[in-house]
Amino acid sequence: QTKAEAGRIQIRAPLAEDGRLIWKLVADSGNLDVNSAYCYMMLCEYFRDTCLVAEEDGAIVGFVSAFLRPDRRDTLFVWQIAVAGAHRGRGIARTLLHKLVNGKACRSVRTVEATVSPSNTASRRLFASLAETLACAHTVTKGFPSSFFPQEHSHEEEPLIRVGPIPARNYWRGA
Ligand SMILES: CC(=O)NCC[C@H](N)C(=O)O
Repeated sequence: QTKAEAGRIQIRAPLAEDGRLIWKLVADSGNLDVNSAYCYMMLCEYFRDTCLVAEEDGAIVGFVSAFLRPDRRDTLFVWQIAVAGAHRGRGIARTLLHKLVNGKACRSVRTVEATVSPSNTASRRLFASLAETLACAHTVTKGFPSSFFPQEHSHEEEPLIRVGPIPARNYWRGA
């Protein structure tokens, strides 16, 4: 990734009015479950501290949604990571994920979880790389099997990926 390329991408917290553009980004991505535009507005409004958008020249080219598990505040569940097709391979997903995990909202986080289908190889690699960067384990367990999804709309299995426990030296170091 050249400096110029890196320079053009801006990362920011999302706003409710970004919801419809995020909805379009996910719909166009082709490898994620498209939630309602309303769902993306809700994420941008009520889960803003653990969501980020990546912009280039004013256009949204990437998005990550996540939340701190209500039952385990030391665990961040990453719901979706989406990058526009034309912008893949520039490290945008990695930048979004690392900025999120290193952000103030995640200072209590010791484990990062996500479900990623086997065909989403880029996302599988992304979480393996996060485990390497954070010098911690990376496990894959059952998650949501295909049988949990409606027969009318078959869906790949969604194995649960767990990165952690994050060693103390790699905890949040922000201001
Ligand atoms: C990390 C990630 O993008 N997971 C996707 C889960 C699921 N298939 C969805 O698209 O929400």
